[in-house]
Amino acid sequence: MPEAVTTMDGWYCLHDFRSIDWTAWKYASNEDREQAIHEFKEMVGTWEGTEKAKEGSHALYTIVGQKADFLMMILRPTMEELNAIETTFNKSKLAEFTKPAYSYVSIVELSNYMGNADENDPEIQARLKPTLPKWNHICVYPMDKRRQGNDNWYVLEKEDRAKLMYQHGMTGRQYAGKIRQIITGSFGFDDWEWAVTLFAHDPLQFKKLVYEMRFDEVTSRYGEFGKFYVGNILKTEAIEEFLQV
Ligand code: VOV
Repeated sequence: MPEAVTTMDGWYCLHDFRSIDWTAWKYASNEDREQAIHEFKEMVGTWEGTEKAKEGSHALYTIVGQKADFLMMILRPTMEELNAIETTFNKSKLAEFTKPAYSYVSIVELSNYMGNADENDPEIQARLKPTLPKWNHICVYPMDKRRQGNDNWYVLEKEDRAKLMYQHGMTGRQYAGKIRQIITGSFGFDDWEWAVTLFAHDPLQFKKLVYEMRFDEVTSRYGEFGKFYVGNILKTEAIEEFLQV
């Protein structure tokens, strides 16, 4: 029987996508809008404090296209904290003007195909509990490894999977400095097996990387994908402008 690879798991992750009800927002009183913006900025301020203390991290992006208007990506040591954050948002004034668009629950994961990684290594710890880069663009999508007929990832021997993952890593390495990837595992947590979160300075690099990886066997034979979300960074100081009507 093929052997499962051991994983190292870090911070829990919530991708929380929301759409804004712009009509209701436009009809709201100035007072309500100001309160909503003030509360939201305060909430983001508390996240910034958590990030500074290295007790979590977050990313705030506006989403391009109709799938959502913005994304709050949150990393925290526990599932309870993720839940508390979404509930705080749900109770806030701004939430009265938003609708849930999509969410994804997962955990930062490194798979140990070489079998020699030391989880206590500070470098590994930094990857498991990362401060998310504040790069200009984000791309998020869920994925599975296929389990169909002759293309079943889960019947491959570990050493064969390791070879395919090595090839995958080599393709990815060509994008060093251009793309940062955070892989989060979601077996038992959500509808797909992983979420892929990519950060880039230039969004064209997402297209180039995702296209190039389609030719790696691990993707061409075994990759199955959900919906893609792409967006632009929403800096705290730009929140007001984004919500200006
Ligand atoms: C910058 C790009 C980049 C780089 C350098 C990179 C490297 C690596 C390495 C070295 C490893 C293995 C060890 C680990 O770290 O887990 C992985 C692991 C993984 N990857 Fe990856 N990946 C990238 C990028 C990258 C992308 C764009 C995708 C989506 C696939 C695509 O076709 O759209 C992806 C997927 C994954 C997944 C789902 C896993 C876990 C697989 C498992 O079975 O456990 N990944 N990945």
